[in-house]
Amino acid sequence: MPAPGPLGPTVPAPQPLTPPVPEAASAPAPAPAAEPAAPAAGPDLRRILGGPTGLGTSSLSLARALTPPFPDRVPEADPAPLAPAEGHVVPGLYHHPVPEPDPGRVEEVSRRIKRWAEEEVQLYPEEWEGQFDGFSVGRYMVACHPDAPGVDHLMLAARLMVAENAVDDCYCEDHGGSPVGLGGRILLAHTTLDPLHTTPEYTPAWEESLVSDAPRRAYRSAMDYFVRAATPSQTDRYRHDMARLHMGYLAEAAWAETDYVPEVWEYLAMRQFNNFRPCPTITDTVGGYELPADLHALPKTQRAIALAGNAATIVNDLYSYTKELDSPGLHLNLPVVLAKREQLSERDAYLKAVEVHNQLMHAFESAAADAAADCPVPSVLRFLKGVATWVDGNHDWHRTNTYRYSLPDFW
Ligand SMILES: CC(C)=CCC/C(C)=C(\C)COP(=O)(O)OP(=O)(O)O
Ligand SMILES: [Mg+2]
Repeated sequence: MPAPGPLGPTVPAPQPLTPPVPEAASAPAPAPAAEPAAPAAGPDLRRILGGPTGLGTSSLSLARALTPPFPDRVPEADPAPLAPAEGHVVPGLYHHPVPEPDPGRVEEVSRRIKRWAEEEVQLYPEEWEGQFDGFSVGRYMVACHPDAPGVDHLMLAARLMVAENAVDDCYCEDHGGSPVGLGGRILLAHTTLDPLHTTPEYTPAWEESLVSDAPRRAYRSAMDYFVRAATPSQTDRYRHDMARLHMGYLAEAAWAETDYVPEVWEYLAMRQFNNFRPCPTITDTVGGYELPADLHALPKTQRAIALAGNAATIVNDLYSYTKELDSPGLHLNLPVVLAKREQLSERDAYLKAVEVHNQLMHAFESAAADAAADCPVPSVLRFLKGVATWVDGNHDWHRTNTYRYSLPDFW
């Protein structure tokens, strides 16, 4: 039962990060799940399908280059394998398949995140339950964080992921969102993460606002849990990444209000902020260790993080392309911007977006290898490996989430 707290009745009691589910003895890492064959690629795709070429490019796969000083996999709660998930890889997309996520963990995270959403933050009306289930956040987080010590750690990531999507859907997009007035709404929601420090006269009104809508209840609660598990510098890192994200939402909204179609580089700049970055950068908190702030701040670490976030976010543009074509108005994504700004057919623009993604992935892998070589301390190596694993898990979630995404008919 959540304990009443200083900010209202839904503040959960402090939770020690000890898993409530028993975890069985260590099991060997399963082989990556077989991916259903993608549709055959036409001649236009040969260059993309070729992958990285040239002297030394075989070492660019960070997934293979970094052998971490810790196990890749954690013990399984239930050895029964899940049926391999469905979904096609975008033809020509440079990616790394991931092992099938631990089914025991997926089930437990799915159960607990639904209870949190419904009972602790009253996230959605009954009619949105199917969409919540279809989002498959349990599978997503378990695939992205295989080194989490237990389910409590996975829940830190799962709550934030759900809250981030609730704010995006309800403030910005198709669940009541709008670009009009977004700046004010987002700033006030941001105070759930970065609290207002003000005079006693004005504090109660702010406190009431924190529970006044579902996105704010979700942000506030998810952040409460996170703050209790993270160090102050990890918390500050997360706040900074969320401020970046919110700035990206505002640029996207400003362009939507004036029907401005950005140049391709401008779009890529906006998407570097309206980006998955806050998810991979908590990999150390979810893994139960800390990348020290001064090592996180190193320019080479920062470059690797930015490229990882950008590659992961363009993956979203590719897999959500048909969903976004069907949404009202012009929804910007990389293929749409390329088509408009470079006068390409829809198909050629999509194929070029695949190529941009692949270049970002290769740039990430070489930036991460560079950062690792420059500062080969265990926390840096583990963090970079965690970011790379998150990128791979994110791709796998997009590929397998056929409830949410489908590929265009270009091949
Ligand atoms: C989880 C997180 C930090 C999300 C913030 C931004 C976001 C929702 C994305 C990067 C995903 O992009 P998009 O808004 O296009 O999502 P869908 O295509 O609707 O799944
Ligand atoms: Mg999208």
